[in-house]
Amino acid sequence: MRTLGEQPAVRDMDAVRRVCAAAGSVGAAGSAGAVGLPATDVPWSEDLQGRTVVVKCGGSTLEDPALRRSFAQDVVELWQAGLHPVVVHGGGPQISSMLDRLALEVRFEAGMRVTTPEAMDVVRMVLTGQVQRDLVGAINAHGPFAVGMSGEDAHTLTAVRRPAWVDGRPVDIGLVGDIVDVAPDTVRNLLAGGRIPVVSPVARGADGQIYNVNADLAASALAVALGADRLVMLTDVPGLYADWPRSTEVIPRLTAEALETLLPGLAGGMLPKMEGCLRAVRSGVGRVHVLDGRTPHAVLRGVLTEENPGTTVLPDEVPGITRGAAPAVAPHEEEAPA
Ligand SMILES: Nc1ncnc2c1ncn2[C@@H]1O[C@H](COP(=O)(O)OP(=O)(O)O)[C@@H](O)[C@H]1O
Ligand SMILES: CC(=O)N[C@@H](CCC(=O)OP(=O)(O)O)C(=O)O
Repeated sequence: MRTLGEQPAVRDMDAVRRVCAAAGSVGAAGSAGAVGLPATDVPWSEDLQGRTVVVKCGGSTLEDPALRRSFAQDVVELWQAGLHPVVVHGGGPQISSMLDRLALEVRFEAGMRVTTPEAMDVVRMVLTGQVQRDLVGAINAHGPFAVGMSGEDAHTLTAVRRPAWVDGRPVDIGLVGDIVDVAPDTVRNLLAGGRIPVVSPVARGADGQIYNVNADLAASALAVALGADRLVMLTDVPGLYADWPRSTEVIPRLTAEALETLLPGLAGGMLPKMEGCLRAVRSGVGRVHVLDGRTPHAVLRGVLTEENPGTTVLPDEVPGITRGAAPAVAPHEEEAPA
């Protein structure tokens, strides 16, 4: 068993086997995720040893206590298998419900919350004081692993005010920021100390303001700055629908160039999410998995099996993938969007 203070790259074969079994037990069809497969036969388990994986979990997943527990367990399993998980959490539904209770307006433009100064107080309170605390508690039910922090801490995330782009025009959405600088040392130090950082998507501005940052974009910027191997985006749908809301076909795999073509046609929360995916693979992250957070143990299946559920976004230059190719695997039918 890996213990706190050990070098994170230390390989723990028992932990790797447990991860294989857990991934297999939730229905992994890929060869690597099969139950009982000796870890020595699992090439990816070695490839990912010591690698950084940024996992973004949306507020919709974290609202459900059972899914929150399953997510927390997956993150600890990744850690025990020798990976370096970094968690960035959302909290959109939780913020909206608190705004409702306070009779403050809930409004989004192009997937971004219109954030007045009063709403910003609520965003900060709910993200760092409620959602982050609950998640840290769920992870620490397994041991003293998680340390919560805000993007404001130690200048980790610095943002500038950004508008939303609606029909090609900028629309002022208040105290919403786009990240322009990441200082990853605090996160790196926590990883080096054997901890699991849990980061809230709140950023400071060089102008002295505090900004509300979309959690997908925060995760993407952090993944790039950390030189992460993988970025995982957990959401409340099975993946990127090819023609939402008309169709329920999920695109299993696409390149950055193909995604860039699709991006202007996307709407709602999927727009910043896929913008974050594109930025990540264009800036050195090896691949991004967009996964259904409603599926128990989605993270283990996505990262540690070759099953590739959901949508995988790859850089343009990947051996075996044609540059700008249409989805490399035929889309598959999923249940209708809610
Ligand atoms: N092309 C698309 N494919 C899938 N979902 C889409 C698409 N376009 C818009 N959406 C919407 O985006 C939502 C996911 O984004 P969001 O609500 O921000 O999730 P999360 O809180 O998990 O980050 C889906 O529930 C769906 O309603
Ligand atoms: C600017 C902006 O929209 N910020 C988001 C931050 C939380 C978030 O992104 O949460 P999910 O991942 O659960 O959607 C918000 O206020 O809802």
